[in-house]
Amino acid sequence: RKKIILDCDPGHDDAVAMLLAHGNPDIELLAVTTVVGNQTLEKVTRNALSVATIAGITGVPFAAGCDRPLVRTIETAPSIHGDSGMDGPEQPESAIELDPRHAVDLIIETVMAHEPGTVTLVPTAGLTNIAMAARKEPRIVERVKEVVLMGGGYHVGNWSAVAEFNIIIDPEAAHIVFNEKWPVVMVGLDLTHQALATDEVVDRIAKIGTKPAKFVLELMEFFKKTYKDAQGFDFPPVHDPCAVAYVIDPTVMTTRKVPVDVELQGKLTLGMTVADFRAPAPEDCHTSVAVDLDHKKFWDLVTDAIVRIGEPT
Ligand SMILES: Nc1ccc([C@@H]2N[C@H](CO)[C@@H](O)[C@H]2O)cc1
Ligand SMILES: [Ca+2]
Repeated sequence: RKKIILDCDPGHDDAVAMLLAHGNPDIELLAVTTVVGNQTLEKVTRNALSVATIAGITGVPFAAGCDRPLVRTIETAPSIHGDSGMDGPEQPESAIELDPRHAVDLIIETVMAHEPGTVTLVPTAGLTNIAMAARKEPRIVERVKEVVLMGGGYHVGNWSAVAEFNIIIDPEAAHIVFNEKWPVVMVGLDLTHQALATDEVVDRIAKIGTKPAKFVLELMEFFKKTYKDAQGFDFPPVHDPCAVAYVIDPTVMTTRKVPVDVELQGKLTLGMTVADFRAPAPEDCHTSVAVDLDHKKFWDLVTDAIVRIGEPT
């Protein structure tokens, strides 16, 4: 099984990423950590525990992390995720206790406790926790198998003309993560805008008929409305589970090895993930970007995971 740490900011699509990681038999979810992003740390952490309750995730440590970016001020996304950060479904009270450790310490301790090259970091939010972990314990950089992150875009932006939300809310953290020497797979908007929750997909989820499936339907209903109002999409792109899907089965998408770096100076380009496709990637290039999604294979993974979760409560 593939061991992962999911660092997230639930978030409608983060919630689906959690369900996919929990429901898929090839994934061992070692820890879930939260970070400020779609909403405040307190809200996204509450949301993560709600999802754990609905999905019946037990025996997995959940820890809260940084409540603001490294340098800049907090910017949340209520226009897409609502005031709670996961508007739409009723939110169950959660009985799950948070791990007392800071997320950065849980990430470090988890990576250092497992064999080198066996733990994959899957950030689906701003990269503040990941950057802090690499600075606090530099040994995790060579020990982590790879960082498979939802964020960025080599030709697409959504929070500015050229920058994606997870990167631009903490560009300094992103710069750190992309410049450490661990392998980074950037599952950016170029890819995730293909992961549309179409009517056909929603119908498939509806047919599952369980409470977790109903929860996902209510998430998608809200996400569809805000994505239409805020970005003019007919169907919402479910970004975050794409990163988990890649860890499960890398053939679910194509990737290209290419140097990527994060813009920190630009007035118009702050937070842009700049991919240099001009020449063949150098041998020691440690970054790659996701290009084409196998839509059917992806949604098969997601619906299969929801089916496997069954009716935990
Ligand atoms: N408009 C918008 C803003 C933020 C997000 C969140 N950030 C990433 C996509 O930009 C995902 O992780 C998602 O949770 C999605 C849409
Ligand atoms: Ca997210």
